[in-house]
Amino acid sequence: MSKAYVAVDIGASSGRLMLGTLDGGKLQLKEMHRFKNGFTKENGHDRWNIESIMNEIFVGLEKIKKAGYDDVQLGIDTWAVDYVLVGMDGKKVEDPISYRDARTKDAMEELTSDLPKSYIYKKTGIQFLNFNTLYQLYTENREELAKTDKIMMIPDYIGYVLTGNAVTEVTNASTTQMLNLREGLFDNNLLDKVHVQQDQFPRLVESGTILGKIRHKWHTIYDLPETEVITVATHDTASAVLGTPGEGDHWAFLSSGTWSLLGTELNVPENGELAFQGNYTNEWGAYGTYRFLKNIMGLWMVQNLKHEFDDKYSFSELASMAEKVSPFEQFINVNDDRFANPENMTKEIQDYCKEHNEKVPETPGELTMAVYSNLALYYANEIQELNRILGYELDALNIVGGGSNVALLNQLTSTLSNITVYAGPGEATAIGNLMVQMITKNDINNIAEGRKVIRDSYPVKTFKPETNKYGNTLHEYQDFLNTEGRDTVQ
Ligand SMILES: Nc1ncnc2c1ncn2[C@@H]1O[C@H](COP(=O)(O)OP(=O)(O)OP(=O)(O)O)[C@@H](O)[C@H]1O
Ligand SMILES: C[C@H](O)[C@H](O)[C@@H](O)C(=O)CO
Ligand SMILES: [Mg+2]
Repeated sequence: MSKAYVAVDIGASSGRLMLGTLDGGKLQLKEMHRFKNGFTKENGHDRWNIESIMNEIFVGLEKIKKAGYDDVQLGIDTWAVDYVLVGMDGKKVEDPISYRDARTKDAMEELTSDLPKSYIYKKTGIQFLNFNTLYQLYTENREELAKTDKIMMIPDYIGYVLTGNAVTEVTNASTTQMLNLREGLFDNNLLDKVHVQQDQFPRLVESGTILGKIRHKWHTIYDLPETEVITVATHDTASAVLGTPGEGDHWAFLSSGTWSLLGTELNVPENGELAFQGNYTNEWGAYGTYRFLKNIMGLWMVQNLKHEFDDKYSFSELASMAEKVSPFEQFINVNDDRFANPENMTKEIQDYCKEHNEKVPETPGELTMAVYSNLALYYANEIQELNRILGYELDALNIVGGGSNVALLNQLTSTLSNITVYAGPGEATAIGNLMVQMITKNDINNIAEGRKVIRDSYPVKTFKPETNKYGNTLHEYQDFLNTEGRDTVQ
């Protein structure tokens, strides 16, 4: 069998093991296993079931072995900011708490009451999200934390369980808002603030580091292929950016999934005053790049609506229903914290509209279109913000991830932003994960060559702005956002 690579890509809503092989300069991708992900209430907090995730990974690897692949490379990427506390016995202390848990509700304001946001931003260049690792650690019990041997980010913990080796990979480490941009290390003042020692994080490594082979003990329990784990760009968005074809000279990306991560790839960080006021982030990318982006609420809102409709409709059916509804029937600030983890998203959206004297969406199509059209407006507003902060015009938007399947959203975004949208690949995250593995094993020379492979393997769908459509809607929305209080740093 040709050399096979496996991307373990675990998002907040679903995980998958994707098999990748190179064949004549083209990437062949095969989904070998997919599973649902999500958090549940356990011991008073919203937690991820990390043991269930580990089991799904082993099940996926057994399927790969059964398919005839007995010697593979493997890379792991997951959502950001969350971590596992590992005790002196080398075992997890508890199931990891989700970033959507209510425990950090006031933590950021408390921590920054005597450590100014401007100081933290200058040091880290990271956006202020109240669930960043810095604020999560701030809420931890100090005595418990003092008894913790290691704090491992989720993908690093998975690699540790598989191989016994622990590292902290920098793309995900940067999302903690504790990594010092200039020093390239965890910032001592920020560590002190949350009573964590430098050595409580495993050593920092760049993506492309060989982590090691899966431990023998797992081969005695599961029928696994011989597997070497490579530490890829372990923050899923970092992998998504690497899996972006990069159409356009000054291209932007929109990693569209549970979150909408809108930004551009820079070679030097941009943590000046405009970026700070705009609450933009400099998450570290692979190969010395920076992901200058903003978190936008994303299709999390549609995921909740789908569940609240008892999963009667698929995502594509909801998109088709939305097609039958006029856009922009109501303005919603999709980045309002109230949508971060509401009891019921349908009610939250309807209450918001009642409170703001906006038309109340009722049907699944109306609710889905309300989310899509306000996401598109928010994207368009932020693309203008990006142009202003960067001082040049972005000329193309590469939309990747599950959301790139939504033609309606792609078209609304193109027209409102007056920018050409290149949609796909939907599995850009897994593809970016595979790219780092293939570069590390010298099957691909560098990411520029990797993006050519992606363009040759996954033709994108192009959406051009429709002229003279929706008139002044974006300006009216921006006025609305101004009255609402934009997502800026106070
Ligand atoms: N065919 C489709 N039609 C409409 N929407 C779709 C379709 N496929 C995916 N989606 C949207 O994409 C979202 C999932 O995107 P994606 O698979 O990138 O997320 P994920 O990787 O599971 O999670 P994360 O964003 O945390 O990585 C779904 O919530 C849904 O809204
Ligand atoms: C919590 C983070 O902002 C989130 O994980 C985001 O970075 C992301 O990667 C979504 O897939
Ligand atoms: Mg994903």
